[in-house]
This record gives sequence, structure tokens and C-alpha cells, in this order.
Amino acid sequence: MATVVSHQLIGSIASHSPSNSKHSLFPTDSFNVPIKFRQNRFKLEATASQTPVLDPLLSPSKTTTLSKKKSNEASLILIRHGESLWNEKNLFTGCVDVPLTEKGVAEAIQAGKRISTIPVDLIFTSSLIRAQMTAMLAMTQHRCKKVPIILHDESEKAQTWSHVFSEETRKQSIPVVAAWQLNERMYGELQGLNKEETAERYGTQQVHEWRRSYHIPPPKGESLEMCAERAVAYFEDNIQPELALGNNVLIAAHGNSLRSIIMYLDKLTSQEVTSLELSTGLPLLYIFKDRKFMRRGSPVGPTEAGVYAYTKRLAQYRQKLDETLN
Ligand SMILES: O=C(O)[C@@H](CO)OP(=O)(O)O
Repeated sequence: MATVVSHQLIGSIASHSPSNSKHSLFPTDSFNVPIKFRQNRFKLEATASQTPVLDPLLSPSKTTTLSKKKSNEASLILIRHGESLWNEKNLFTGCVDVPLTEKGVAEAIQAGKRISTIPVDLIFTSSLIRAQMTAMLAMTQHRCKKVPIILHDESEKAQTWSHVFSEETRKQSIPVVAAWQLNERMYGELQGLNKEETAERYGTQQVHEWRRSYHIPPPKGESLEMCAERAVAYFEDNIQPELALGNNVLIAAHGNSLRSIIMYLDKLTSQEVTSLELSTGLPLLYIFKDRKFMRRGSPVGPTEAGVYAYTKRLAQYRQKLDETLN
């Protein structure tokens, strides 16, 4: 499939101020876990008045809290999962939980190399394995060497049983929040069907409308608009507040859930989003600053600073990584 983005987007740095959020920001604990997600698990360890942000580069013994000085800038990385076994077979996948192919694994690792010097404090994935594999494989390449850990909040027992008892170990971890709202759009009665055969049966135009129009749903499935209702709402309620706190976020999700989020970030019209295509395993970087999202393209690699504009903060982070790890 085509590389990222439509002609309208190439070279442009779209930005906008998100509408006044009705949702209050929520603080994080020393694990950088949003209080919203950690619920009872960490309730004894942080209060709303403590909003420590850890310097990701300091060793555990030197780690300090920077609670008084919040950054007004954060990076946001979006990655569509690597190739799945049903991408390979050209089948409509939707919410069917299919793993990555070997090529998809390689794409995820390559994506990780490309973002290896961009700070990540918090990871969001869908609840589907292909997105989770992608996030985990990408993070194996990150130069911060922190360990991504999936938060389990499906029951109190799951929370209790996955508790980490070492403060220092927590500091060397990155919380991973899995949310069904970031899942691929539900493809209804197309799930499991071959895309080419479906086009032959129903006509190319009809299938194109099901796949790329904003308003038209596939039979018994979600339109992009319906997918956006839950994915963008989740982004506004749970992810944007983290960015506003200065936490750097990675989202590993899907072609259509990410198209709906990019539509929101770049303020695309329902017409413009029809030509937005995302390649598997390709990371996209945004900077959230002064309540605006600025598209910074796709990082090519840790050494290619000129390919996209590093902000001062990102450049400093990279420099510290160099100093710490070289
Ligand atoms: O099958 C799917 O779930 C999606 C993504 O692979 O397909 P499409 O390319 O039609 O959005």
C-alpha cells in the first residue's frame, strides 16, 4: 500500500488548538502511570498533589522528580502495526485478533530504530495483539533501555498480582495501557473476506467506499466516523491530558483508528481523510506544544536529525542519551 499521507498533507505542518477539553488533567505517579489507569494499584504511592515527572535519562540512583517544572511540550509518536498474517493474505481484518508476520516483526523493529532517540514515557496500544507486538518490538530498540510493562486493570486481582514492589524497577519501566477504543475499525461482514474477491463481487467503487469513505459503513461494521467516535474520544480523554502534562506518548494502533486520530490532529475534512493511507510499521511524529499539534513527519533514524525538525527538547534528550550511553 502507498506510503503515508495524501498529497494535501505532504510538506505541510498542520496544527490546531484542540477545543477546550471538558476533561480535567490527571496527575501521574512516580511510575509515570496516569492515576486514571493505576486506580488502586498505586493509591498509596502518590497523591494528586504530587505530579512528579521523571528524568528518563538519569540512572535510578540519580533519578529526581521534576514535579514543579512541567514541560509545555511533548512528543507523540503514532505507529500503525507491522504487517499481520491477514495483511499478507489480503483479508479484511478489523477486530479479528491476528498476529504479525515475520515481515511485520521486522517492520516493528525497524520502526523502533527510527524512534530510538525520541522520548517515550507512556505507551498506548489497542487491545489487539498486532498492535501490542509492534509496540513491544519497537521498544526493544529504544536507547533508553526501559522495560515496557502492560498494566492489567481488568480486575482488582490482576492489578494486585502485577504490582511491582521496587521503586527503582518502576523507574526503569514504561507503562503500557491497552485500550479497545484504539482497535481497528470493526469491519462487519467483511472480516475474513479477501479484499480483491470482495471488489470483484461488489464492485471496486462500492468496496472503496466501504474502505475509505468517512460516513459509509461496511455491512454490519463501523464507518470511519463511528470508529472516530470512540478512538478520538479516547484520545481526547486519556492521551491528550498526558501530553498536556509533558509526558511523551507512543501509540501503536491500526490503519483506521489512526486515520481517525490523524484526522483530528491535522484537522482533515471527511473528504481529505479518504486519501489518507498509512503504511504498516511507519512511525509518525507530532509535537504537542502550546495546545497545538505539529506534524513532524516520519523520523528516519537516530542519526538523521535533518530529516525532521528536532525541537530543542528532543535535541537535548538525544544529546543526553549520547552522553549516557556512549
Ligand atoms: O483489513 C483491515 O482491517 C484494514 C487494515 O488492514 O483494511 P483497510 O486497508 O481496508 O483499511
